[in-house]
Amino acid sequence: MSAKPLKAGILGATGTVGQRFINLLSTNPTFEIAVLGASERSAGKKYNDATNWKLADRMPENVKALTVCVCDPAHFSSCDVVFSGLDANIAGEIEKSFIEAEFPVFSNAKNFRMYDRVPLVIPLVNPEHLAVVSEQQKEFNLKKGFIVTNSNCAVTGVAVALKALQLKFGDISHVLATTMQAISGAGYPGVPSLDIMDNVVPFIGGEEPKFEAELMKLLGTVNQTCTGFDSKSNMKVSASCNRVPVVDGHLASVSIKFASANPPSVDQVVECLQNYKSESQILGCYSAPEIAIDVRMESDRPQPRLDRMNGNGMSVTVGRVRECSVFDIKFSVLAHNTIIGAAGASILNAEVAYKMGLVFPK
Ligand SMILES: NC(=O)C1=CN([C@@H]2O[C@H](COP(=O)(O)OP(=O)(O)OC[C@H]3O[C@@H](n4cnc5c(N)ncnc54)[C@H](OP(=O)(O)O)[C@@H]3O)[C@@H](O)[C@H]2O)C=CC1
Ligand SMILES: N[C@@H](CC(=O)OP(=O)(O)O)C(=O)O
Repeated sequence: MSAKPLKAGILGATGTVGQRFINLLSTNPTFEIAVLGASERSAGKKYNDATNWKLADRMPENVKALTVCVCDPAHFSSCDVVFSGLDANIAGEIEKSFIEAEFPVFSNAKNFRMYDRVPLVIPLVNPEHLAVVSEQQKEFNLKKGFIVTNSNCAVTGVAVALKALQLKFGDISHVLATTMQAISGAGYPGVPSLDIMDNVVPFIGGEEPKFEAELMKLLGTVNQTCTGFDSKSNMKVSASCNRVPVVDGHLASVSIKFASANPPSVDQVVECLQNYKSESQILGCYSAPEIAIDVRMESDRPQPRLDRMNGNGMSVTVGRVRECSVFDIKFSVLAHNTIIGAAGASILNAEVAYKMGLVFPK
């Protein structure tokens, strides 16, 4: 690692994910916050005045006086890397302009996730997919620029648990997942209080198809020519996504069937999840949690309020592992939607990319 941190720009710095980026990057030794971008509504204001800061930790002193700029690459020329927490309605065009201007972009937005040459990476699941970055650069004639996306936040915890099981016990043929998703997943101000208080909303627009398609890509492999990905398209996935009155932390109730005729026992599944280590942990990246999957044996865990900050929000928590009378195994899994489900995943992806030599100082 170089002595000097890489200069980081943040697109969508004022939003829910943007605030997490600021919070996490302010103590990260690999990156130094250099430029903050948001909409024209915020541009020209000091970050402190432009932002409705919603995190329990205080706004870091060193960003308060930074002037927010519009998301034009010209303002980010000092940056070695750009993180995006942009609203998906405008992320596509803006992120494209940054890639074309030769910035490495690590994005949370959905726009490019399913593109052939774009790695969709959860750092606790498939950092090896970053190998396709060079093919992306070749195709678009880029030297330093590229885009890596992280996944939909509801699928994150499920993908981590299933990757561990797939590595050890082979393919999973069927997945049924019912999510209970936090309000912060919808950004700020998000779901009106009169809709979500004393209530559960059994619909999140566009969420279920994203969950299903992204899980297949995440659990897939880089193809033989290293030009794209072989998705697990034979895996049958059905997601039911619900909004619940929780501030942070997406919980999912998951039932799975293995392709093998000899599926593992509950004890074997627990042991496998407990021992799982991802490449980002083995590489010793700063933001990688010590434990990828914390398996709780109590009958009533995981719970969002108690377990979402596990591993500083970078670990996922699994509990209630038991036999399923329809498929093989069922369990609950929790992941912090704005940390390992969003900003934390992007940052750890960038740390892995840095170790791989894909990101470097100017
Ligand atoms: N919240 C979550 O748990 C997760 C979110 N995501 C994805 O991350 C992205 C950000 O989500 P979230 O932080 O929740 O959203 P927010 O609505 O809280 O924040 C959106 C950000 O985009 C900026 N923005 C809006 N319009 C423009 C524009 N025209 N030009 C430049 N910037 C603009 C806003 O700036 P301004 O303040 O100036 O309006 C703000 O900084 C989305 O794509 C979302 O789908 C992914 C995983 C999880
Ligand atoms: N839709 C998710 C958060 C999100 O923004 O997901 P995506 O980036 O896949 O649109 C939620 O509401 O909890």
